[in-house]
Amino acid sequence: MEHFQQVEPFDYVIFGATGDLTMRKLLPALYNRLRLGQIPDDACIIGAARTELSREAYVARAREALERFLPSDVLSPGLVDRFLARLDYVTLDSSRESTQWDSLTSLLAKAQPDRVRVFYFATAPQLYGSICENLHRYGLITPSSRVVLEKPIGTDMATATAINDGVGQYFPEKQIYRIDHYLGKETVQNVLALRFANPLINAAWSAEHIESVQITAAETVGVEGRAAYYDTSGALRDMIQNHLLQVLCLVAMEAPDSLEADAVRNAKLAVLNALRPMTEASVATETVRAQYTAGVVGGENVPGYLEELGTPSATETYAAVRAWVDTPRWKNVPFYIRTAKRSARKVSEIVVTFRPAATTMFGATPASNRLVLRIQPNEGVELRLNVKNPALDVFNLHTADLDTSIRMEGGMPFPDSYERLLLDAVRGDPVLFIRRDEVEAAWRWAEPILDAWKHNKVSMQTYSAGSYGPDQATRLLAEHNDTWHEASE
Ligand SMILES: NC(=O)C1=CN([C@@H]2O[C@H](COP(=O)(O)OP(=O)(O)OC[C@H]3O[C@@H](n4cnc5c(N)ncnc54)[C@H](OP(=O)(O)O)[C@@H]3O)[C@@H](O)[C@H]2O)C=CC1
Ligand SMILES: O=C1O[C@H](COP(=O)(O)O)[C@@H](O)[C@H](O)[C@H]1O
Repeated sequence: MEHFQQVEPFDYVIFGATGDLTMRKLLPALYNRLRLGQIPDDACIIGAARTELSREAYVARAREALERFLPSDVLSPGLVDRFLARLDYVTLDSSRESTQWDSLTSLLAKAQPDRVRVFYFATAPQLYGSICENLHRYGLITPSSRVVLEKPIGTDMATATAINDGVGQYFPEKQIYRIDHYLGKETVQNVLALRFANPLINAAWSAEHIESVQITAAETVGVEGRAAYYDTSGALRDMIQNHLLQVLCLVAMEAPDSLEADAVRNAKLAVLNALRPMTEASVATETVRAQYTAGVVGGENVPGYLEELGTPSATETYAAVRAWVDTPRWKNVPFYIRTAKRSARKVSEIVVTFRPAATTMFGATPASNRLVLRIQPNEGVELRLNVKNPALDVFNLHTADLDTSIRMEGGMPFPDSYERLLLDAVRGDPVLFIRRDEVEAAWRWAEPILDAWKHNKVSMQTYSAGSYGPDQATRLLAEHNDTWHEASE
């Protein structure tokens, strides 16, 4: 497949190599790219974590992870062995100075000094600074090194600044890749194609024609095994401050001059900087937070968040915000953003509602055109149009949907977003990664919401697991005579 070109040989060092993310996402993603011919045979993947393991024991864990997290039709024994042959493991407390670093140093010393080296931090973000300090101390940072930082980059502006400063002391910004896996999703990138390669859509992409925008990321799962992390985070920090604001940026930004990383990031930053600042008063009218109670999801009874946790908690599992982008293009257009755990359906989508036709010729006002960009599942684009109702002699309108699936060649499922991003770091292409100023601008906007919530300026609502969310979220749109688009509509 010519679009999956092989990357140059590399060493990928994954800190946090025994963790959930590495096993569930990173190793399967790298395997898939080897399977597609993108990973050269002399590439090395080195796992690092504190757990004492021999190389063989780590390889056995990795094999188990591939078998568990990949569909059997992509696993062939020959390819799995070829992938596992690329793996190595070092036992290392990466936050401390010790002779344990010698093993990593000697594995890396086997390669040419100018070979691409990627350090992937799949550990708690509090460790990022000390890992960098040690990489520097042991002379492991080369000019062709990159560091990939997992989210969350902090829990507020102060902690984000501390993390960015800690890493920035040892790596220049151009070597830092802050990952946001939503940007690795094909259909999120498609926002750019749809907007800027289709004059028909581009011409209508402003307040003159658009009434509102909705961005939803809803999940049927609860907090799974991640309650310890999630309860310190909540829906706003976990999904909105990063993934959904990034999606909003792509929807709202002005056309970048090119697809070069800084052109795209500057255009996104301009949107983040144009978000109307939240105040204590506006948080009260523009946001909703809620926790799920027991309910039924996919036919199964599931407990409520507090029961799952076993302790009281003021952490939201649902958040909805009405945001405003104060630029001429988006004057008075509400952007509704929402995310939920234990929702009725798993769906991520962007819904653009256009202003209705200003005509009286059909009697009633025609329905608004609506463009739905389905990010997942069932990736595609749907456009609601008004057409004549053929069943009637009189000229009545009804709506019809143009619905296009976006598929890979041969109907293959889309690659997991980590696949593309992991190799973009090897290629040295940061366009789908977040720049420091974007992270900070996103925190600047999100922090007043978190503060007001912390001080109970907005009461915590509840919603039953398996529902679409709390009534207050419905009211947020009803104030503007709007309704949430539910995927089944
Ligand atoms: N899991 C997920 O789906 C997602 C995770 N993330 C982020 O990725 C990061 C990792 O998450 P996750 O895998 O779930 O977490 P886990 O707790 O499952 O894994 C943490 C990993 O870090 C290692 N570790 C901890 N301390 C040290 C240390 N001092 N030196 C070296 N290794 C260490 C642990 O191994 P050991 O104990 O052997 O040292 C383990 O391999 C977090 O920042 C998380 O927020 C982001 C998006 C999704
Ligand atoms: O980053 C995160 O994303 C997932 C949802 O990702 P998706 O690709 O399945 O939409 C979410 O479950 C998790 O809580 C969050 O940390």
